[in-house]
Amino acid sequence: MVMDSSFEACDFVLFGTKGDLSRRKLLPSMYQLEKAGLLHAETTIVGVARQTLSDEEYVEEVRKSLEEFSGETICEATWETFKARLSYAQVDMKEIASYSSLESHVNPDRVMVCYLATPPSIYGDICRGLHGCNIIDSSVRLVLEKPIGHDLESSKVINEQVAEYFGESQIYRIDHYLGKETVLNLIALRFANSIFTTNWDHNCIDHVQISVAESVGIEGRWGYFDDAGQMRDMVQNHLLQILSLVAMEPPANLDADSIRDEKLKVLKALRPINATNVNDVTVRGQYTSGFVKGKEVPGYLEEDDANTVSKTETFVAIKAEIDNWRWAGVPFYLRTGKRLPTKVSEVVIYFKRQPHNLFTASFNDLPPNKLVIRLQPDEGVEITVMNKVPGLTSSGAMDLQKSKLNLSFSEEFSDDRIPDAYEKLLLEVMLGNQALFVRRDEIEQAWTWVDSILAAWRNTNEPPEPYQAGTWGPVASIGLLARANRSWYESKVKKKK
Ligand SMILES: NC(=O)C1=CN([C@@H]2O[C@H](COP(=O)(O)OP(=O)(O)OC[C@H]3O[C@@H](n4cnc5c(N)ncnc54)[C@H](OP(=O)(O)O)[C@@H]3O)[C@@H](O)[C@H]2O)C=CC1
Ligand SMILES: O=C1O[C@H](COP(=O)(O)O)[C@@H](O)[C@H](O)[C@H]1O
Repeated sequence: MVMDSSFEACDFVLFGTKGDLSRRKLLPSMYQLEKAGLLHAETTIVGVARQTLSDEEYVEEVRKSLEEFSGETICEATWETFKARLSYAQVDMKEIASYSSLESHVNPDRVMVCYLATPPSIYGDICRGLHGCNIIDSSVRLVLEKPIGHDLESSKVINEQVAEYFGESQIYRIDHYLGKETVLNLIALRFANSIFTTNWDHNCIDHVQISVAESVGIEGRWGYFDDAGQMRDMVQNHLLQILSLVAMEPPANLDADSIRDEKLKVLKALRPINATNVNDVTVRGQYTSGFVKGKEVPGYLEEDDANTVSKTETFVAIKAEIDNWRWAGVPFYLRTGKRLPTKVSEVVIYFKRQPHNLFTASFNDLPPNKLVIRLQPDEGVEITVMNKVPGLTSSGAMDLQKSKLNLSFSEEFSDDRIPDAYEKLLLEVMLGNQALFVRRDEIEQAWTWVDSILAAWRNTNEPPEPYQAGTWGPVASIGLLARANRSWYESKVKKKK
């Protein structure tokens, strides 16, 4: 494989290497990059945690993580190269003095990537520790996991702590949805195809739906989730990032700041939701017991470690409006929830109806075109069009039928494995490209919009509406669209063969 000149060797330092994210996602993703020949020959991987561990023991642990989470049989040749990169440094991340153990693992003449897969509450300590052992210079890159804060104020505190030691050009804030192939494809779809570029506004589009449905519950993470809720866990980051990519103006180029500037403008144009309109444009739900994929599951308040009075939402639906020239009068309906019937994420663009019906069918029988962008699973793009049914009729009338133009990634690109989002993001950090990472002002703007909704919900003091696990959320979510004679797109999940 020929490496680009920007493909430098680095010391990749993984803080929190024994944690869930590192074991389940980050180490397997680094291994996949190794397998694909996308790690520079001299790149090293330094695992950091507070336990005492020899390098050999660490290598054993990494092997176990790969066996458990890579989803495939380990390729021994790849493993031999990969394991030679690994070493372990013991650091108590709250103790400045203990950071000196890192010094022998990193080379000051090379790029150092510090990935903080730890609770955000210790990001400030880690930055101070790195500074204390004199390891920070302009070539150090810092990767921060979500959530950056719990609201605008706390996110500012974390961002300030980090900004004391790192410039914005060194900071890579992860939103793993930005590493998903199909989310990236939104940019290609919109700006590489003139049929979409010229029809992408209020003149042609009636409304947009963005659904991110999960069939899982809270997976033993009560402590974290009950404090966050679906709004902070999914809307503040993933859904607003998808919305920004769908709605943004064409960036001048694909540079990080050109894209991020345009996304920020969309976030700034979101119409505020507050006590005056929250009941009209939002729905909150919390799942009760039910059946998901034929299996009986407990309600949110019956999950392990649950308290029985929680008002935390596990489902959110919002009618969002973007107050700018392009999107005037075009609602963006957002919907996300846990314990829905299936895991599916999609963006559906509903185009406007034809102004006049030439055909025999009544006006309502001539449905508008729809563009369905399937983010996951069964990744692909589908357009519904009206088509003449071939053949002769005694009346001479033209019979129409709704048909689909369907691009399925698995059929079109059948030889290509779709990489995990983290593989893409880790590669981009090592390449030094910030385009797929979220800038501080974007995060803070997203919090501003979300905080106002959360405050309005708190004000009402009403509990979220119950919905049975295995259904598409509270009935009110259907009402949110029905009031405007619309309905949610019915996801059809293709069964795996
Ligand atoms: N897990 C996931 O799927 C996702 C996680 N995230 C984010 O990623 C980050 C990590 O999450 P996750 O892996 O689940 O969390 P875990 O609790 O599983 O792991 C965190 C790691 O940080 C270590 N740590 C905490 N405090 C210290 C300290 N003072 N000194 C040394 N090590 C310390 C812990 O060490 P020890 O084992 O010794 O306690 C642990 O290994 C969080 O910010 C989370 O919000 C984001 C999206 C998804
Ligand atoms: O960030 C998060 O995302 C996952 C969903 O991610 P996906 O890639 O599986 O769609 C969600 O389950 C989790 O609660 C949230 O923290």
